[in-house]
Amino acid sequence: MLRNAVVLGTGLIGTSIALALRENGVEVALADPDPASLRMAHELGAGEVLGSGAPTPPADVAVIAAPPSAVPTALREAQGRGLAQVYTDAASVKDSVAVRAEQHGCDMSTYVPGHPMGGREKNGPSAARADLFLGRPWALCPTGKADPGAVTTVTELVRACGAEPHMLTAAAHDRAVALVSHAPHVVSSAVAARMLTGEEEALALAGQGVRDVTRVAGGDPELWWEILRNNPRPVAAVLEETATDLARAARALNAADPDREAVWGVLERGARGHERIPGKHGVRQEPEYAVLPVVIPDEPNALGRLFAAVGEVGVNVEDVRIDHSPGLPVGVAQLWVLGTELPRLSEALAAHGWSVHG
Ligand SMILES: NC(=O)C1=CN([C@@H]2O[C@H](COP(=O)(O)OP(=O)(O)OC[C@H]3O[C@@H](n4cnc5c(N)ncnc54)[C@H](O)[C@@H]3O)[C@@H](O)[C@H]2O)C=CC1
Ligand SMILES: O=C(O)C(=O)Cc1ccc(O)cc1
Repeated sequence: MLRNAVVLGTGLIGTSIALALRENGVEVALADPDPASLRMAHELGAGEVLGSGAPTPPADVAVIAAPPSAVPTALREAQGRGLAQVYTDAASVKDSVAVRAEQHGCDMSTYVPGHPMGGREKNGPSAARADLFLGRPWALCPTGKADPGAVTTVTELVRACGAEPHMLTAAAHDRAVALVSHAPHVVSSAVAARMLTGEEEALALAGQGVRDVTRVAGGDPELWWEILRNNPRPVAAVLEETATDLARAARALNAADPDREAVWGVLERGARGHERIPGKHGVRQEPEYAVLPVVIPDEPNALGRLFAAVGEVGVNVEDVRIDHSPGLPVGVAQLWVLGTELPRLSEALAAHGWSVHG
């Protein structure tokens, strides 16, 4: 059983790991070169600031959740300070990070490269969630030099975050994520980039489909450039094959008599490819959230009154979005709550006079 951990890098991933570990009773110490990120992670309950208490013996495990290029130096420094007995990282690319770690003189016997396959298109600790990795795969790519005990400890860390460990080599990992994460990100960005050319009235018709296809394009371009430049060939191979499909479909549609087979082939293979993606048949154990829209009058402290009413009911609001058209006397607050809690909250708010729509 893990007793304590150090998390270096308190952005989206580091803070989410820390929150998940804390929920499992693991003591967590946090560090980040950005004081604002560190303070927010601490205030969110992700752990104590590293070095703020009495000196402690090495933790069971340290997780480096920094951008890929920062991992080798951060690992060498952490090992030099003896922060933990075992080390892992969360970088989205594995081969180049592990190779550079070895070149930097890191101790490869205590280091098990890792990559949680849960994330969001927002970065920083404010987007962190304790359940980000629930039921998700988490790649572990131990090099031949890793101690078996280190692999066991990092496997425990993955399970403590509610994720499923998948063992594979760093090279196999990089090819796999080129297909299921890195190339899809670029394709999503390319589709989203088209929106820059659309008129306002075209964008006003956007439905859920285009939102689904472009969601990940909202990710941090700086981080994604780092990811892509560290996995260039495997990503390029997938992008070239995708581009061939797109070019074939465009050519066929441009023909005087559009070629059904050429277009249909992409659609039909797409439908079969979609079926092969695991998790869409209920494998994911992520809690089911439901959205409760509540109409809020445009007047001082309307939101304050709404949240006070929600607080009295005792339902935890997981997320909130406020849609408000300037000039309209009302707006809509969308409250994300556990699906099982929705009827109770809806009834109680309606009884308090709120206009609920769920
Ligand atoms: N964003 C996502 O959805 C996912 C990201 N990852 C990987 O996780 C890592 C972290 O990404 P995010 O949390 O999304 O980024 P983020 O931008 O939210 O957080 C990164 C944090 O690392 C800190 N940092 C920079 N240099 C550092 C150093 N030398 N030592 C310690 N901390 C340092 C930054 O100040 C920042 O707070 C990256 O390697 C990324 O590839 C993995 C899975 C999903
Ligand atoms: O937003 C999502 O759904 C993701 O899948 C995010 C993600 C981004 C980067 C990774 O290395 C892994 C996962």
